Amino acid sequence: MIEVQRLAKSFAASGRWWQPAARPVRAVADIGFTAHAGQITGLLGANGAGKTTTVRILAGLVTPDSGRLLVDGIDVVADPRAVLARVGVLSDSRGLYPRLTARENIVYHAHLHGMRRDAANARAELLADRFELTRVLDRATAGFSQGERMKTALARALVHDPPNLVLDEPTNGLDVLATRSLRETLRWLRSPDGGAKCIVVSTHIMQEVERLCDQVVVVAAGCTVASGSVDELLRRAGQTDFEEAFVKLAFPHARR
Ligand SMILES: Nc1ncnc2c1ncn2[C@@H]1O[C@H](COP(=O)(O)OP(=O)(O)OP(=O)(O)O)[C@@H](O)[C@H]1O
Repeated sequence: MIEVQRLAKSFAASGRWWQPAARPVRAVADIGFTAHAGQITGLLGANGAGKTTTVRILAGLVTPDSGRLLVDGIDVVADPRAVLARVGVLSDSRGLYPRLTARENIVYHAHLHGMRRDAANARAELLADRFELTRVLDRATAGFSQGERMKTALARALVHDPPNLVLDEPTNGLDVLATRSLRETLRWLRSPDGGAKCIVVSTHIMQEVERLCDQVVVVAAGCTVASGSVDELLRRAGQTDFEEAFVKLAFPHARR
């Protein structure tokens, strides 16, 4: 379970050296939600809403200015290593080492989590089999397609079998078949057979949320503005179309 309470983060805005210092950028102002095990929670927001910053905080890559983040009851500030052991992260950039093979990328990550070589190799092969990666497991990732890159990054994120999984814009650059295959994989990971994982997905794609998410957290200008199931959000916005509901909830003053 991931609990986020009143999270805030600003960045120093850097301009040209001769210009007066600009005001800091408030990427996240007040984000809060609870994501449960065995559920897929969507962080839905427009460009610049603060999704990636929130995911980077969940991944331990960015320290929040204020607020609390608990993973399975453990505070990320009090025990960041224990939290990282319980979270797998798939970033938007994927972040694979191009000269390493898919196997080496996965096994290297396993070592960072303290896994022994034989256990890491066995896990890499199991995940490669599950994600249909076996054919390319021993190829350098440099020439990989977007789909192969995403699957390798997902296998790497899952190598230590974390109970929580955080994915930033996972379908970016994927074609329709790769997107469907990723959806299937996430549904399996949510199921008891796949470990009933707590999955958080950041996205700006409405159909993805409608098809996949049990719970949606609508984010606008760095704040949580609404949360609930797709049906609850439709009811709350008084709409039958989810895109209309999103615009109404995220931008209540926008002209439609
Ligand atoms: N390192 C940084 N330095 C300065 N500003 C930043 C930094 N990271 C994010 N921001 C700013 O914070 C705001 C939120 O950015 P963020 O990437 O979290 O949004 P997002 O919802 O993921 O957007 P997108 O869907 O376009 O990726 C933006 O205005 C962005 O310019």
